[in-house]
Amino acid sequence: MSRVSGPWPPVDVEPPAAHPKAPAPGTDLGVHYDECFGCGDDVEAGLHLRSTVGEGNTVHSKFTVTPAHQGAPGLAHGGLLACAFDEALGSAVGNLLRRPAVTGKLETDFRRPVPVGSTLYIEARLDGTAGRKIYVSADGRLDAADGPIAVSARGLFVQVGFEHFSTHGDPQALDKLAEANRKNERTRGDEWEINP
Ligand SMILES: CCCCC/C=C\C/C=C\C/C=C\C/C=C\CCCC(=O)SCCNC(=O)CCNC(=O)[C@H](O)C(C)(C)COP(=O)(O)OP(=O)(O)OC[C@H]1O[C@@H](n2cnc3c(N)ncnc32)[C@H](O)[C@@H]1OP(=O)(O)O
Repeated sequence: MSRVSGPWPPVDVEPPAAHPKAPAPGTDLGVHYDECFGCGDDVEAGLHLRSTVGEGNTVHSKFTVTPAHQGAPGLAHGGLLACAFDEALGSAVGNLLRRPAVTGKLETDFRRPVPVGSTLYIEARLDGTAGRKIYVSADGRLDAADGPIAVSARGLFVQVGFEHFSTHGDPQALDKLAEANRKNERTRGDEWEINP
């Protein structure tokens, strides 16, 4: 079976246009939700991904593999690596485009084993948009920003209305998140993020 699964993006796209209020390159993006498995501080065994805006429609994320993330002894579980890429790609979509969106499709290419104790340096980039469809891709390098690529991913995010989260999720938790965002210096005024 070929490693390459067709052209990317798979459809004609518009070039990505960052939102005028997108955070500038160098901005530390912090945690988007304390209970998020990908980045939240309240999830002890979570991935604790940390992300910063890069140049040219990219987000740079770091994720250190701990014993809580093992599949085989001493090695990261592939599903958790996929989770790290979901988070990194979602962060690029949410922060650079500022459009509420969910993952529709996520493809991962595991090229090298990722040992416990190693850090993945993930660069996620916006590849283009087609209506509600947002195409993104990422590479994760081992232990340095210029290390060997261990995992690559590409994904389709689909823009949704805020009712997606209030209808299918936990409206009380959304209210709490809105309150926390109002108190956060960086996200204050970003009512779009969670308030329908
Ligand atoms: C998640 C937080 C975002 C909240 C925003 C707030 C703040 C943002 C700020 C920062 C965010 C920072 C970090 C974010 C971190 C992590 C992100 C994690 C994201 C996730 O982990 S999120 C959970 C997993 N995710 C789901 O839980 C989705 C379940 N699912 C659905 O809810 C529906 O399935 C939906 C909505 C996807 C589509 O449903 P729908 O009815 O609205 O639209 P429809 O089906 O018509 O699709 C429209 C067009 O997309 C094409 N399309 C759809 N799916 C496709 C596929 N798989 N392959 C190829 N094409 C596909 C169709 O073919 C059509 O294309 P066309 O228009 O050309 O016909």
